[in-house]
Amino acid sequence: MCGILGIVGHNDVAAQLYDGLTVLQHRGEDAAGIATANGSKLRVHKGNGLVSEVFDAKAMALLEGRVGIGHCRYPTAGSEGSDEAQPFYVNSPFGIALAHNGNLINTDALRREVFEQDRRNVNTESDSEVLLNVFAHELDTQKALNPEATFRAIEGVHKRCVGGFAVVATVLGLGLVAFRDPNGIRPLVLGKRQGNGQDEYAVASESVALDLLGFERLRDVRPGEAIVITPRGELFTRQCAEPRMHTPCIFEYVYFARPDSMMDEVSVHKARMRMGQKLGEKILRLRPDHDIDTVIPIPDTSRDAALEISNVLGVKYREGFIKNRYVGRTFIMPGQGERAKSVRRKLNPIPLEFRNRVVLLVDDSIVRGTTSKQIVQMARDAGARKVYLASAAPPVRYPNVYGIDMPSAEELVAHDRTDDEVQKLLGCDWLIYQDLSDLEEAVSGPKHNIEYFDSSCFNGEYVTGIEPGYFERIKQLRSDEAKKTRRA
Ligand SMILES: O=P(O)(O)OC[C@H]1O[C@H](OP(=O)(O)OP(=O)(O)O)[C@H](O)[C@@H]1O
Ligand SMILES: NC(=O)CC[C@H](N)C(=O)O
Ligand SMILES: [Mg+2]
Repeated sequence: MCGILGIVGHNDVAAQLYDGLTVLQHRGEDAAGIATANGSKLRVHKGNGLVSEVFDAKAMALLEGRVGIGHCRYPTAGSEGSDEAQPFYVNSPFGIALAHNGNLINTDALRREVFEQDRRNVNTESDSEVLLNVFAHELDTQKALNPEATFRAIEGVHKRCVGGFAVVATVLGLGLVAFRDPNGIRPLVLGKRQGNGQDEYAVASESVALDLLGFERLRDVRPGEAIVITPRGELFTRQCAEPRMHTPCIFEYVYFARPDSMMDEVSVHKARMRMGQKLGEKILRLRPDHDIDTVIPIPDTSRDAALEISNVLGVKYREGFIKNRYVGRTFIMPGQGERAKSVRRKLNPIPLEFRNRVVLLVDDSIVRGTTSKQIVQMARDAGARKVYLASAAPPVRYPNVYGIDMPSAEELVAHDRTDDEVQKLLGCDWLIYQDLSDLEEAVSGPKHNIEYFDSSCFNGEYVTGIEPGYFERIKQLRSDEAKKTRRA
């Protein structure tokens, strides 16, 4: 679930892109990059690591220009190598750099098409490089370089690319370009501010980046909409794909996004609180005479939900696990070995919050079960009398193909298992999951801001349709086993 950011300012934007990427860091910790456009020069600096590791003063000084884009990566296609860090660059037509959050599901066919029909070379296994080459080809077929021609090119991209995608690009001689997939699966938000008497704009995966940089959040980019912003601060927008059902990814609200972001007019923080309320009510319905002494969150993401569960149950909320802030998010790490080791390094119990108590541990989601299995054991070792586990999301049973790296159903602890079987596997005394209808209501909120969701990892329904054999193929390419073999 990468983070993307694009800015058009009245002076150099690299430092602001850097700052913005630091608050999108939770969306991808594997690689980072920035591209800036300055007159006839497009400069790109990228590499593996956190934003703070990839850039030094020398690299920043070279990133001149008032138009720029940034990216932090969590791979869902290709490898974790530095050659697949983003933004990607092509020199023709004009010089384009592009950064992408999401995942294309027709990459193989597109790759062939790009080579055979468009006569373009894609040098990596990245779907994003394929997407860039499709855009470049479509722009090349236009007679002029202006917003109108760019929108026609993006119409062409929508006709060819299938999947989840939010994109920022900079085209030399044009400015900043941004667009979102026709179902609005991946998020993208637009902001504006004044700088030196000029309108300045930014587009970002999450509104928290706009807040930090002093941009006012104008609105979300609409599904299928495209935006062009010239270096002078002129904004052009156009619907470039047939309207389809708007189905934002529900997992953004469960886990990916920061709680201080607004996405598609929904506060992530409030959505998580409502998840907690609903789950608390379900616990009371199923066990009105429960014996829970304490509610304990599994930090970080489950805190909002856990606090509300404790309020609904009328039971104490306690921080029982201390998180080592120098260890990254485990779920977005590329390999299972690394993920498993990191949980213990990351979380350590405070024994007095467990000794002789019946504890309800709360997590936002249980995906591979890596975290919860170890946490349950840690709670027992710390002296808990009974360990219950609540998940603010329903069982994750199906692969995600739109930008979350869950390619193989067999790796999901709840795939093909009953709740009882999962409970046994995780070793807890009671396991309780949120119902999907409750989760969807919790995110949609009292104003019903979102009607439909991409909830595919919970219900196996894929809004774009999936070609036969696709799941088998991504499993072969991207399962933990396949990644291990590739690295060896
Ligand atoms: O069942 P699993 O495969 O372990 O995946 C789910 C866990 O991973 C995530 O935590 P993560 O450590 O990535 O980030 P967080 O600190 O934001 O909670 C998520 O919040 C769950 O705790
Ligand atoms: N998580 C993402 O958005 C990934 C973007 C792209 N598919 C990549 O692997 O680089
Ligand atoms: Mg977590």
